[in-house]
Amino acid sequence: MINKLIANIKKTGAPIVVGLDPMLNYIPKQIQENAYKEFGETLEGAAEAIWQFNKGIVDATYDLIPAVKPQIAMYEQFGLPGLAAYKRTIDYCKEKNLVVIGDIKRGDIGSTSAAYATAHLGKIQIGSKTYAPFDEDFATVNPYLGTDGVKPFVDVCKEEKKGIFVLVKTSNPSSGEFQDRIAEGRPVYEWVGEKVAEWGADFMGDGYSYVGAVVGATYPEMGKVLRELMPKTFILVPGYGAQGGKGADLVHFFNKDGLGAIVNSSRGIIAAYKQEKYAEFGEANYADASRQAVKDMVQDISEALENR
Ligand SMILES: O=C(O)c1cc(=O)[nH]c(=O)n1[C@@H]1O[C@H](COP(=O)(O)O)[C@@H](O)[C@H]1O
Repeated sequence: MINKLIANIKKTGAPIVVGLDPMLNYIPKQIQENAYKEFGETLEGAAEAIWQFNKGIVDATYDLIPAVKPQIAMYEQFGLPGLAAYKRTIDYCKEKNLVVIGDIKRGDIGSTSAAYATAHLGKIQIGSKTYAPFDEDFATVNPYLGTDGVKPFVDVCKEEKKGIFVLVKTSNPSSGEFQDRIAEGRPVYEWVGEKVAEWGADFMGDGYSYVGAVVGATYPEMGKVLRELMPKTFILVPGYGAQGGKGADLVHFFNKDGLGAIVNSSRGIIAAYKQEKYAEFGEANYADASRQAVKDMVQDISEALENR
């Protein structure tokens, strides 16, 4: 899957991911009303609305982008119908040849991590039948429990030729509380980054490992250090747009080959029509606003990379 991710990035010239993180307050009234007419003001109605909203965005952007990242919490908040919409979104994006990064941020003791890995990246045997329950291409993994919490994901990835992105330095304001602590002379995120490189060292695709890292756009200096520490690790970079990250902050996340990083924007793309800049599109044309926001994001990053 790292090969497909790289191929899709090269094809589109867009090292970006659209974060499919739907919230009801981003969903145009008309889509909500239609869904509630059919399913009532219920969890099913909300799930239908988020699915229709997602489909509009995917249809308007899939030819410009290599990958999407649905964040499972945004679906889970609508219970089982929400999870069904999550799965429907994954399947639809895969039909459109997009790489799907399931943002699930799991990680537990070994046996439990193995079950999470089966659910999201692997297959489950039931009698004589085999099923791939969620079947994302990549998943995000929380490494706080250490190697035995991460290894089951790596094992399933090796079987299925899939990948993970492990949280190394997160984009949020409090991420330094633990991640920046100095342990034996170095910040904890460096120790984690080094481990990520080690976990992925024997599992390589087109010059990059199947085991990637997550490093927030909001910490560009740390991104620079981590880029050097993990030269063959693909970095998923959230924090662009709504959290303040800009193209100029991102240049050090990329290797000299122009690869090695993929930048996520969720609200900045899917709720673009709510921004002043894209207001002219109006609510009904929310997906066209998202398409324009994708083009603007790609241009911002490309210009920053050209000028570095
Ligand atoms: O793993 C992630 O994707 C992630 C890690 C991180 O450090 N920061 C971060 O914002 N994310 C996710 O990236 C997305 C950011 O959303 P926006 O701020 O709307 O672009 C959300 O789905 C977050 O859960």
